[in-house]
Amino acid sequence: MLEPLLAVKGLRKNFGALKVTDNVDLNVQKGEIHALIGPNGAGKTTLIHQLSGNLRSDAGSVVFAGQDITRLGMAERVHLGLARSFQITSILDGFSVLENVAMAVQARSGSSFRFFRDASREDEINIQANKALARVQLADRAYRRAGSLSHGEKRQLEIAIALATGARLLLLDEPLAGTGHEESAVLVELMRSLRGSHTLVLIEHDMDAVFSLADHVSVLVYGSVIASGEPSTVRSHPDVRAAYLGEEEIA
Ligand SMILES: Nc1ncnc2c1ncn2[C@@H]1O[C@H](COP(=O)(O)OP(=O)(O)OP(=O)(O)O)[C@@H](O)[C@H]1O
Repeated sequence: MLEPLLAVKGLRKNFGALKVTDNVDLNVQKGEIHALIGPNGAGKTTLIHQLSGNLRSDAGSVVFAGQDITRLGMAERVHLGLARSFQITSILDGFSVLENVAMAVQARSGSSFRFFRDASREDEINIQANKALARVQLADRAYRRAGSLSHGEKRQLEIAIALATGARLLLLDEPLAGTGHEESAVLVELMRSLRGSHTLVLIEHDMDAVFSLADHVSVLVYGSVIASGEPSTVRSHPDVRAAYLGEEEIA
């Protein structure tokens, strides 16, 4: 068995007396699409926050690419290549699509926001930003105002921004939420195109998308992983079926 890119052991988060995640073990292999599913309130978003460094864990460890990152904050994790795709609210509507991505490239290169003083630096930043945009099929929107993009395109832009930070592993919290049928198909194709070159961990409620996309599915119920494995095995697991009774269709 290969060393996992992300190895989570015994992770826990309490909110007061409530154990929101409890003793979570998770292994994510390099290049895979790993879906986290579970009923509402199971602790999925909390777990993603613990992985991104947005929330400090009360117990357990997180190892990324062989390095213990449990005590590192979000910026340090991003620097190592573990990034959460930020919600649409972090897109700056008044800036162009290209500028939004260029800012992520610039942040990665470690400089402050002294905008484009050096022309060759500006070229290099824009080359990298355009590459990320091409990767998410938004190259033709580069000079549009980000605020004018459709909802689905904004989701593509979020992914471009995460890629521009140099992320090897992307954490995606419900990337398909609020998208229409066509937008969702574009995003599913985009995620599929990242498989192999990048590693994706996603929370998703759209079970058709999960089972058509994921290489590995982990099921969280009341903060604990009750099943983890290949989609077909997980889908037929009796505990998973029981957990989903009265919830989303998992048939
Ligand atoms: N900051 C907080 N303080 C107190 N309780 C919280 C906090 N954040 C989340 N919770 C509680 O933790 C539980 C798990 O929430 P979380 O959002 O992680 O679940 P989820 O699986 O992502 O749910 P959903 O699928 O509905 O988005 C819920 O009961 C929620 O009310």
